[in-house]
Formats: sequence, structure tokens, C-alpha cells
Amino acid sequence: MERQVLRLRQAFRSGRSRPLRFRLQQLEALRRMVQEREKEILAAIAADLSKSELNAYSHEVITILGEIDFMLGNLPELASARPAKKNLLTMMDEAYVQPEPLGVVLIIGAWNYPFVLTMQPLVGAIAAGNAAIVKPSELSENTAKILAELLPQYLDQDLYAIVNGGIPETTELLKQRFDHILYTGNTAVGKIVMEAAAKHLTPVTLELGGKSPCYIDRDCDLDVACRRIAWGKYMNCGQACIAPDYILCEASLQNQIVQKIKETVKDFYGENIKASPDYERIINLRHFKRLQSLLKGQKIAFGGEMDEATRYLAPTILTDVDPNSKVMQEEIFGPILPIVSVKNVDEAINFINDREKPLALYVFSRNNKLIKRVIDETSSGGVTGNDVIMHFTVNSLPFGGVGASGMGAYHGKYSFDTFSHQRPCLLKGLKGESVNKLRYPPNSESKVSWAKFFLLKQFNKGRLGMLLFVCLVAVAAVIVKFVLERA
Ligand SMILES: NC(=O)C1=CN([C@@H]2O[C@H](COP(=O)(O)OP(=O)(O)OC[C@H]3O[C@@H](n4cnc5c(N)ncnc54)[C@H](O)[C@@H]3O)[C@@H](O)[C@H]2O)C=CC1
Ligand SMILES: CCCCCCCCCC(=O)O
Repeated sequence: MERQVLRLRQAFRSGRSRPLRFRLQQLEALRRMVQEREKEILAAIAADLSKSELNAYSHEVITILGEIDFMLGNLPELASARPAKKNLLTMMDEAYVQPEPLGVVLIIGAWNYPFVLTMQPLVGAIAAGNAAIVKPSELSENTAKILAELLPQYLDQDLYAIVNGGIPETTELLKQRFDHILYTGNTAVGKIVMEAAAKHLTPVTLELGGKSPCYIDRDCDLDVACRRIAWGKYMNCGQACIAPDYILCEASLQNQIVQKIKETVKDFYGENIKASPDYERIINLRHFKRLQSLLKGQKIAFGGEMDEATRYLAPTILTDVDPNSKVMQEEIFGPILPIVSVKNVDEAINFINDREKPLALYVFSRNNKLIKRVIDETSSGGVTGNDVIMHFTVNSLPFGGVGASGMGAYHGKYSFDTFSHQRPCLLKGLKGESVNKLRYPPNSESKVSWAKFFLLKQFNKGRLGMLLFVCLVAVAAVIVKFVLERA
């Protein structure tokens, strides 16, 4: 491991990854990899998540192609120096912010969107000029394997590497020194990653999870709301970090919601959900059993059927759920949708604020003021009003958590910034020592007062009088010059 990181560091130190042309060429190579090897990539994702290749394409491949296109189109602007505003003491100098690569970065991905969660950060790391090690999840082993096989065929092998393995390999990897770590996964491991990073003072971006609430207002289009919620909740069998975790609504809406989601599920997956190519399976037996245990003692209003052999768990809705029950204590990460009743929006806001800050928050209402109020009075990684998941797809929006749902953000420009240092540069001229004397010792009342004038734009009465006098002399000089020229 140590040797591998050293190899990447040496390649980074050579400066090869920095030129814009090189970064663009590597991003183009990555795009070629996705296009030329699409079949193999789709087959791997499909095998890992019991997913149709069509869904693997629209959930994962499109996202990556879109991200690469964004970077190719915007990188010259993102990577260029931005002039900075100057103060009176530096008026004659050059001040700018130059984004620079951080060095060797580590990207640790989760299994639930194994291609997106590794490749999207990699696009940002390459764009920002870094070397990168990608550690895919061992649970999505087919995607991990295909990435290890394909990436070296398309990208510079000394700058970008895939390391595969489980906890022992990741633990070993985390002992190495990196210049940034972007980790996606659960909160408990997020703490392990942050602790390991602290030993080297390595900054981290933590893309974690949590329980993302979905408030349904009485004044809303329930048909649209239920269709969109069913899509976001049952997509990937509920195994999405930003899936709506539970519904908050007035008790009187519960039965209608159950009925409408039930109808939608039939429209989406047909009478025999098990046979639908659009309905996935739970990743492994451990997660299947965990989800099974969340159903104990609950009122199942819809679904609940399961088959351990194929890890099938039907789209499920629980009603009259006690907020203290187990299903409301941990992130569900499966196709189980609890409904918790609240009296009104005030109670919903309090409910949300009494818990950890979620990764996503969803509000359905015809009343935009109510949606804005919920946004103003709560906190979450991101928000979508009148839909779910979709803020993830807008790459001009930063994607990330807050509080227990994570720190830092990526996607589009935000990925570039995450993997860059914004370096302030000031290039001073060699003249102007008479003004510079103000900051050289020995200090004096008069120097402080001049410093206040230059830096805080504060001037005392005496100085104001003097300034006026100087201005008058300048005006008089211009007039005299004008008169003399005409004479
Ligand atoms: N914020 C976001 O963008 C996303 C967050 N997530 C969150 O991730 C969670 C699901 O993923 P997980 O089951 O955690 O995925 P996982 O089991 O694939 O673990 C994530 C990564 O951490 C590594 N890892 C696991 N245990 C480790 C240990 N003890 N030490 C060092 N590394 C270790 C794994 O090898 C893997 O690469 C959910 O909470 C979900 O909400 C998932 C996807 C996106
Ligand atoms: C329209 C397709 C949207 C795809 C969403 C992919 C979400 C990946 C991250 C996650 O929630 O775990």
C-alpha cells in the first residue's frame, strides 16, 4: 500500500497531472472507457444489485457521462486564476486566487450506486489536477473488479489507481498519508475515516446517510406526490442515501397515501413485482435480516412479502408508526416506508429538528410559502420541494450532508473545489517604499492613523482637511494649466 501511494505521489510531484491539456485528455479517456466498455460496466452493476441494464444505464452511466461533459466544458474556466479585489495598500499590485491541486487523494465508495459513487468523485479529482486512489466497496464486487480491470487501460496508471479489498485493506490504506479523503458510506465508518485522517491532518469530505423525512401537506396534489415518492423510495429497492426515509403527514391523509402508493406500485412494477425487471433486490443477507427485524411489531398497511433466498422484499408501507420504534431510530435503506402522523406543519418542523440533521428533506405542498417556511426553519444536506431525489441530478447544486449526514460537498463545480486548494496570490511591485514605511517599525500614532486610512478607509478631521487642501491645490493646478495654455 505504502509503495503504491508513494508511486502516485512521485507521479504527482513530476507535475504531469497539472496541465489543463492533460486533465482534459484524461477526462476524455474516462469518457471513452464508459462508452467503449458500456456493456461490461452495465453487466457488473446489474449483477451487483440485481438491476436491469437499462436501469443501471439511467441511474449510473448517464450521471457519469453528464459529469464528464460538464467538466470538459467548464474546466478551463474553473481552473483559471480569478482576479481578487485589492485594498489601498496593494492598488498597484497583482492579486488573484489560483486553484491548485491538493496532491494524492483517496476516494472510498459505497456499494449502493457503485459506479457513480466512485467515478463521480474521480472526475472531480482528475479535473482539479490530483493523483487519486479509488477504493470501491467490496460488497459490489463485480463493479469493483471491472473498475480495476478497465481504469488502467484508459487512464495514466501512475496517477490513478484502484485498490480493492474489504476492511483490512481499507484500514491499511487509511494509515497512509493523503491530501484529501472523500468517503461515502455509513456514519460509523465515517468516524473511523475521520479519525485516521486526523493523524495526518488530512481534510475529509464525508458523504454519509441518515433518515431523510418527507412532509406531505394537506394542500397538495396527492396523486403526483405519491407517484414521485413511490419512485424515489422503491428505486434501487430503497437502497439510496437520499431515498425518502419516512412520511410525516396529518393522520387523515394516511389511508389515501397508502391507497395511491399501492396503485402506483402496480403501475410501475405490475401485478407480479418479483417478475419486474425494474424492481431490485436487497444487497446481502445481513441487510435483508436487518430490514426484516425493522418490521417486527409494525402495522403493515401494504407489502411486507419477502423471500430470503432471493433477498426479495416487497414495496412496503407501515402506518401509525410510533416515533420511538426501531424503524424510526435508524436509516432504513430498504423498501419500507413508515408513515408517522403529525398534527400540522409546526409539529413536522419540530419532529425534524428534534432529530439528527438529515441528508435530504422533502416537502410536498401547493403552497410555496409553506415549503419555504419548512426550508427556513429546518436544516438538511439538501432539499427538493414537490419531488424526491432530483436535487442530486442538478450538477450546479452542491451535493453533501450537514451535521450527522456529512461534511463537504461535490458534483460539478463543487467537486472541482473540493479537490482544489484556493491559493491566494499577491504579486507586489518593488516600488512604493514610502507607503510601506507605514508598516515597518518603529510604530507610531501617526502610522496607525495612516494604516486606518488605507485599510479601514477611516480618516480623522485633520487628515480630511489636508485631503481637501490637496484636492483644491490639484484643481487649482489644472485651472492654471488650462488658462496658461489658452493665453
Ligand atoms: N451521502 C451519500 O452520497 C451517500 C451515502 N450513503 C450512505 O452509506 C451507507 C451505506 O453504505 P455502507 O453500507 O456504509 O457501504 P459499504 O459497506 O460499501 O462501506 C462503504 C465503504 O467503507 C469501507 N469500510 C467499511 N467498513 C470499514 C471499516 N471498518 N474501516 C474502513 N473502511 C471501511 C468499505 O470497504 C466501503 O468502501 C448508508 O448510510 C447511506 O446512506 C450511500 C450512498 C451515498
Ligand atoms: C434519475 C436517476 C437518479 C439516480 C440517483 C442516484 C443516487 C445516488 C446516491 C444515493 O442516493 O445513494
